[in-house]
Amino acid sequence: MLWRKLTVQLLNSPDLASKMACPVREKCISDGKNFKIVMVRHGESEWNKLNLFCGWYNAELSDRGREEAIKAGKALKDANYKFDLAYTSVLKRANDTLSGILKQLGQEGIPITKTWRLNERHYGGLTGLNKADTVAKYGEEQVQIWRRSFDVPPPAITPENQYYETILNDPIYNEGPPKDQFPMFESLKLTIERTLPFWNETVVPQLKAGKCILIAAHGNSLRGIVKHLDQMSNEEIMKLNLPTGIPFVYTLDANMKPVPNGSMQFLGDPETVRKAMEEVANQGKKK
Ligand SMILES: O=C(O)[C@@H](COP(=O)(O)O)OP(=O)(O)O
Repeated sequence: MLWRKLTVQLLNSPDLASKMACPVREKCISDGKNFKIVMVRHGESEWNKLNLFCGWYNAELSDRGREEAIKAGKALKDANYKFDLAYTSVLKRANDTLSGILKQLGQEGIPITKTWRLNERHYGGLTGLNKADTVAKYGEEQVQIWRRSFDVPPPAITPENQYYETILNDPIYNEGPPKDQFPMFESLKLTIERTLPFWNETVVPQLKAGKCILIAAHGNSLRGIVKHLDQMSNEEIMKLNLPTGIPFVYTLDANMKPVPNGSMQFLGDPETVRKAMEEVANQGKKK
């Protein structure tokens, strides 16, 4: 479908970017036929700033990340969004982005559900490594496969990794996943396998009940949801890099499929969105 192609071609085409990234100036309300949902990748984290593979490590937002959250909140306020509830991962960078946005909106009191199912994909043995150094060691092609392929996982994290114990014993994982199912690595496919049940069993019923929902999550957990919604192929999803801190809106029909032009409408100016996507793609290139 054309709109699906537009999504994956966006990076290389400022014209397409301007079509897709037009600001949405309407309230997030269900008209009984269509349903809107807003999603946002967290603002820049300290580890994004240092260009480190982060995954399930609980990195803080950087100053720029906090500013991105404020800007996202202002954009949603300008567009008159009033949320009923929000979902986020158990990771601080997504939680703090959500808080920053809701503060700007004056909507801090809405119910917030945190779940590990919206976490970033587990980057396994790459956790803590510098992305550009990893390119220098293994080559751009291999790093691109680890970062963007659908079903090739990174190597497993082992006790030798300095973040192994910190992640495994982090109290944020007390509520799940169970220790015997705790991931040691995740491909995008594996990430989707634990994110989609949450989408289908928790998010979709609330959407259908007419709730206005905000999800603050991560580059790859959101890529999984986008792949599902836009029915993107395993090849198409490889080209999608989500920018930090720029909210995007989906307008879905009764079957939870995007209506025409209802796919990934960014609340940001097209050139900023294009540059921010390019910046993420470039993290996997040589220094
Ligand atoms: O884990 C990480 O390093 C980044 C994504 O990295 P890439 O897949 O873009 O390399 O996750 P996020 O910052 O969204 O939590």
